[in-house]
Amino acid sequence: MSTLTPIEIEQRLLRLPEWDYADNAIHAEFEFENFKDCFSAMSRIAFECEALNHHPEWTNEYNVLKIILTTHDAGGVTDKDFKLALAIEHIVEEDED
Ligand SMILES: C[C@H](O)[C@H](O)[C@H]1CNC2=NC(N)=NC(=O)C2=N1
Repeated sequence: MSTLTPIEIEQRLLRLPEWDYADNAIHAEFEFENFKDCFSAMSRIAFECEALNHHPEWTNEYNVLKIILTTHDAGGVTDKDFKLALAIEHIVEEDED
């Protein structure tokens, strides 16, 4: 899978306002009510990662989850990263309801 150009990345990011592009990856930070809600979302995201065979670099500090997505095999951002970012958005949005 080939990497996307910065223009293509910025275009795709218009649909993902929580995410931004830096250091050859897309980044997002999500704040939850508490640790439990954050970890619960991480658990559901983990199953999505396995289904897509695409895994983030992520950190959790109490109720905050920071996610970095890039495609190691391609050496940059690809559609795989956006596919997972979209799935993450849906999971996080479910929590907000
Ligand atoms: C061998 C290869 O690294 C793996 O098949 C998959 C696993 N998950 C992955 N996740 C991410 N973010 N990038 C990859 O290139 C990637 N590759």
